[in-house]
Amino acid sequence: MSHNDPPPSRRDDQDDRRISMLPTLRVSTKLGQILRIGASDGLDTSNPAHHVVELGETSTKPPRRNVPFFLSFNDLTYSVVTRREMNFTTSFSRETAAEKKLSNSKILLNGICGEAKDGEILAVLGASGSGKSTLIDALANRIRRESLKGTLTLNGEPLESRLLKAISAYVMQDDILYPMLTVEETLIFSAKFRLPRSLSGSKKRARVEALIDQLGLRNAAKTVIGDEVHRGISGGERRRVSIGIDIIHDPIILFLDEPTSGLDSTSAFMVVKVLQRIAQSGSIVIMSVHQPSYRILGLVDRVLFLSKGHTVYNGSPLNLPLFFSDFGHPIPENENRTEFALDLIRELEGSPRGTKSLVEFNKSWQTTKNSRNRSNSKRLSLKNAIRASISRGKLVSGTTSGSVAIFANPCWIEMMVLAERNITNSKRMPELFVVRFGAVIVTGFILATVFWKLDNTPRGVQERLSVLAFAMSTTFYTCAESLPVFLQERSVSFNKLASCPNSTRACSGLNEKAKEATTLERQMAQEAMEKEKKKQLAKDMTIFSPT
Ligand SMILES: Nc1ncnc2c1ncn2[C@@H]1O[C@H](COP(=O)(O)OP(=O)(O)OP(=O)(O)O)[C@@H](O)[C@H]1O
Repeated sequence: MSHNDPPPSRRDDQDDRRISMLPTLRVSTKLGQILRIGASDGLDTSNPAHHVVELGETSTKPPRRNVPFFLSFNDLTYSVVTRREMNFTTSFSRETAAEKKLSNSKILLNGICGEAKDGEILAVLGASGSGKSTLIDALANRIRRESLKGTLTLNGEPLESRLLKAISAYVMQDDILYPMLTVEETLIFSAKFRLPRSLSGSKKRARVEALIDQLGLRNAAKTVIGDEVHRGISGGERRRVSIGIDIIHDPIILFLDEPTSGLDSTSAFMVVKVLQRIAQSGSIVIMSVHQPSYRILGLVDRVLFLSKGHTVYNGSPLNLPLFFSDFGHPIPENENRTEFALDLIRELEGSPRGTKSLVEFNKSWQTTKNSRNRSNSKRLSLKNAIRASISRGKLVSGTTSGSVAIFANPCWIEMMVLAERNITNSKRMPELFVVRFGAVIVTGFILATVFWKLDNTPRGVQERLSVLAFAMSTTFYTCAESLPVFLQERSVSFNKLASCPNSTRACSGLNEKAKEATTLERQMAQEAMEKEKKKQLAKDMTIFSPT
């Protein structure tokens, strides 16, 4: 802690005490032991990094190891073409297509550089609209690569999108959870769905138990998730369950978009504490965060401040006082560093020159600092680093022979797991089940009366076709509601399999499909939104149309 940090408040003390009161977490079964992957490669598995670190104050930090992963991104630039309003002048202007495209494009990320190591948390900070989510999406390969310029390397080697998908996980801001399932059941269903069936049930269970400990959810393991009507786990625990679902396969890189949003300071702190633990188990954690408290800042190893798509600071949070004092705006004593930085950035954004001076200063400051700190440490090649990581229990997979299936599980197993999850949830909400069942019976009854006693004339045949079309469309729209969940699960399940450092043909097929699934998911969401808009418009027209 630097002299610029305010002393911890009484509330912070209480928070710390609460955290120290959490049950002592036992060291979980090592996944390397469970899976025994990599042992055959002759890799050293004697000191696996995958273990649980206690949350309490008494916990000791795990010993620092060699750093096998080093993610670096350089000069990331991303722009989108925005639609211009059509009017008389724009329609008849003599601009060429290229000029029009240029004038319509909006730069969301402008030459962003940064790095992240395993065992560390990189936090992307900035005001609303500064480009945090866009950067996380760009790093996580969630935006089209063609429109993204710059380089993304892992251990100095270009990170192909298919490999990135295989070794990473992305935790979205919103929690989509089944309210009537317990925390343990939620994670078990996730394990059944996302881990290959070659892993036995007991190994999947062991993974879930390890995860519950790692997430600090032991006390809430048997509690239902809950919703507005049913009391369940707290908001912070919910967020940790969401994280758990996405890291069931223990990814090497974890991306999170605002994991602390909407949480009180204690819950937010505990979520980040869990992320620190995940990082210490050998992952790179990259998250966006609005305005972290100084205690959260203490858990973060690197920060990247953005302003309107530009980098205004990139480095250790400990260097913030030096950076701002070199810039001519020293951080006053007892002031929160991030708050000061964000306020100054906001102030500069409002000035006529904007943040240009700060952006330029950061570039020169980084150059001087990097030339001073440049280390010549030797890194493992990407292939060996991934192998070593798997041997320590990362990327949970049943793959031992190096061959990769397209999905973790065949479609019918996925359907069965999803159906079982749905039935378990519905059984605990009988009222919802009865209402849905009643709706189906009523629809069926109406259909039956409309198409009652059809004869064998051409008209009867036509009406039979109508019944079929009507029934099909009703079934489709009823099921379409569940499609986003299914697609989300399925697209993530693509990522779980490819613990293959070798770029095999199977691997490439797998990841192409994963890409398609993400695109499809987006398209579906867009289509659903458009449909909703059209419906609303039609409704409005009905209301306002003269009768
Ligand atoms: N497809 C798009 N077309 C046009 N503008 C976009 C598009 N996507 C994002 N933007 C704009 O880019 C800017 C950055 O958006 P982004 O969501 O990354 O910000 P953010 O820092 O994550 O904000 P918040 O903290 O509010 O989530 C915003 O001004 C947003 O309106």
